[in-house]
Amino acid sequence: ILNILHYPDERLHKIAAPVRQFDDKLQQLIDDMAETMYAAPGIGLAATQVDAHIRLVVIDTSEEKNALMVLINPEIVSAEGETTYEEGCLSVPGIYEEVCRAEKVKVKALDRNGTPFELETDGLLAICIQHEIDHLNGRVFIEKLSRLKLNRIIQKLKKNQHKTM
Ligand SMILES: O=C(O)C[C@@H](Cc1ccccc1)[C@H](O)SCc1ccccc1
Ligand SMILES: [Zn+2]
Repeated sequence: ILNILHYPDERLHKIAAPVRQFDDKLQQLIDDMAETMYAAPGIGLAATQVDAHIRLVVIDTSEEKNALMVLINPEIVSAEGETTYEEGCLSVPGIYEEVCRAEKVKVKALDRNGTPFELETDGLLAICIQHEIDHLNGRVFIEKLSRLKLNRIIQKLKKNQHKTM
């Protein structure tokens, strides 16, 4: 199980670098991230959140938790529509806020063997993919909110810091 960085940790703002080497180290990180995500529990996890600044995301929105998706160097090639969802984030425990995102996305990525694939989706999976790619670009969902809301959240997080979340 890997340690998940908690906001406001400056490392959450680092921009992740493209993956170039498909070696055993990468495979181990993918397995460790999947284990960490399932244990959280969560439906997505970006490498940035475990202080590994490479463009790698794991996602599993299945009910049975047996459909792990690995997206390496993911790119949104097209997006359409608008949808809002009350999002949470494993790096911002206990905070849930309405966020507006594209409803449908077409994503290009490499799988864990480096094979390119394309995915067109909507619903929770589309929201999760956008949320995770934001992490790779150093963006945390609460920073999309107004300054007033963000400041209130930071105060709340500071108060909760002593409590084991
Ligand atoms: O921090 C993360 O990236 C994990 C996020 C992924 C996510 C956030 C908002 C909407 C969709 C996905 C979540 O904390 S995983 C927890 C969760 C579980 C079910 C539905 C929404 C969030
Ligand atoms: Zn998150």
